[in-house]
Amino acid sequence: MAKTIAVVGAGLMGSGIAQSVAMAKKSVRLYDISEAALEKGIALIQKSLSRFVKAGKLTEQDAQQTLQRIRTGTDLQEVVEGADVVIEAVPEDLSLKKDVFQKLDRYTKREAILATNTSELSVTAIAAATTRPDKVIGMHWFNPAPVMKLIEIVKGETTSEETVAVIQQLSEEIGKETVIVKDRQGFFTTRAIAAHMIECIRMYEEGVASAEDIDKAVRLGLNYPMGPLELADMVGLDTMLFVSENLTEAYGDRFRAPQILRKLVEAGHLGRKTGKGFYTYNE
Ligand SMILES: CCCCCCC[C@H](O)CC(=O)SCCNC(=O)CCNC(=O)[C@H](O)C(C)(C)COP(=O)([O-])OP(=O)([O-])OC[C@H]1O[C@@H](n2cnc3c(N)ncnc32)[C@H](O)[C@@H]1OP(=O)([O-])[O-]
Ligand SMILES: NC(=O)c1ccc[n+]([C@@H]2O[C@H](COP(=O)([O-])OP(=O)(O)OC[C@H]3O[C@@H](n4cnc5c(N)ncnc54)[C@H](O)[C@@H]3O)[C@@H](O)[C@H]2O)c1
Repeated sequence: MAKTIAVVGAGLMGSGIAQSVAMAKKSVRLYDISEAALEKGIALIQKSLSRFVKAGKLTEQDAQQTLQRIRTGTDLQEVVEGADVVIEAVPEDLSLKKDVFQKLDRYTKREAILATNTSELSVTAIAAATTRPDKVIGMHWFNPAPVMKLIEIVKGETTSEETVAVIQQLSEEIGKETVIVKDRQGFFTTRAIAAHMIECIRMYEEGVASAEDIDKAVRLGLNYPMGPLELADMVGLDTMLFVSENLTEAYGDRFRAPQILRKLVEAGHLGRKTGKGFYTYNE
């Protein structure tokens, strides 16, 4: 059984993953490259925990204990060395992920499992950067991680059945459902949602309807919980662009990023996390 979990990257997803694991009463070590990034991550966790408390799903004491189970640090080796499972959630860039996995391979015990939260990159290529490709796996979470019910488990070409079983059990202990998919660019869920979101952004760019009406149409007419533009702002437009570029390389033009997405990213408007994307936020 995986007891101690390390999470590498304390951004939108890493913070939510650390919180979800700590809510399941496991010890969590959380790494990021700076104290400032860690502080941001902890602030996101506090905000989310207080939503659970407000909704009566968690007591104030549970929330405090959850926070206490998360230890942060900026020394990667120190953070990951005792971990049974490491979950990586750094930006969606294959060379960065390979570099991080090479370090994780050096710093963790031999039996530790190394999981990536990549949205669509090759788990097999990330595994090949290590000396334990059988212990590398995709553990794809959904945003917001503490609320969404699914984990998409991605079995790389070299991932062992034992590794799949450990991650399946860990996901269950955290209270998530799982699906197991092949390691193909975009897996199942990212390829499916990207097709929808990119086409909706394209229609926004063509002026087919306003942002508000596109989101309203999808929420009320198609019964999705969120419209595609508000969801893109929640996911992060930088992540959207990385994903779109990688899917385009794999599958061609149907995933090509609309100009408006590229321009917003170039302007530093990355969605909710910067206060502006398709919409403006004052949070
Ligand atoms: C081109 C490339 C595209 C792909 C990009 C990459 C994709 C990526 O890899 C995968 C993804 O994530 S894909 C994206 C996948 N994600 C999606 O598709 C998300 C789609 N959206 C949704 O599912 C819903 O809108 C939400 C669940 C976000 C909010 O629910 P809502 O009904 O609209 O709003 P509500 O009434 O406010 O909240 C409801 C309840 O949830 C609670 N709560 C919320 N946030 C919380 C938090 N952070 N903490 C704690 N709690 C939180 C809240 O307290 C409330 O509890 P109550 O007890 O019922 O009062
Ligand atoms: N945003 C989403 O909705 C979503 C959902 C599922 C999966 N993902 C995937 O999760 C991963 C992270 O996405 P995010 O949205 O949390 O991004 P983010 O930009 O919010 O967070 C990334 C974090 O990684 C840190 N970081 C940068 N370089 C690092 C390094 N070398 N070592 C450790 N940390 C480093 C940054 O400081 C930042 O805190 C990506 O692979 C993304 O595709 C994102």
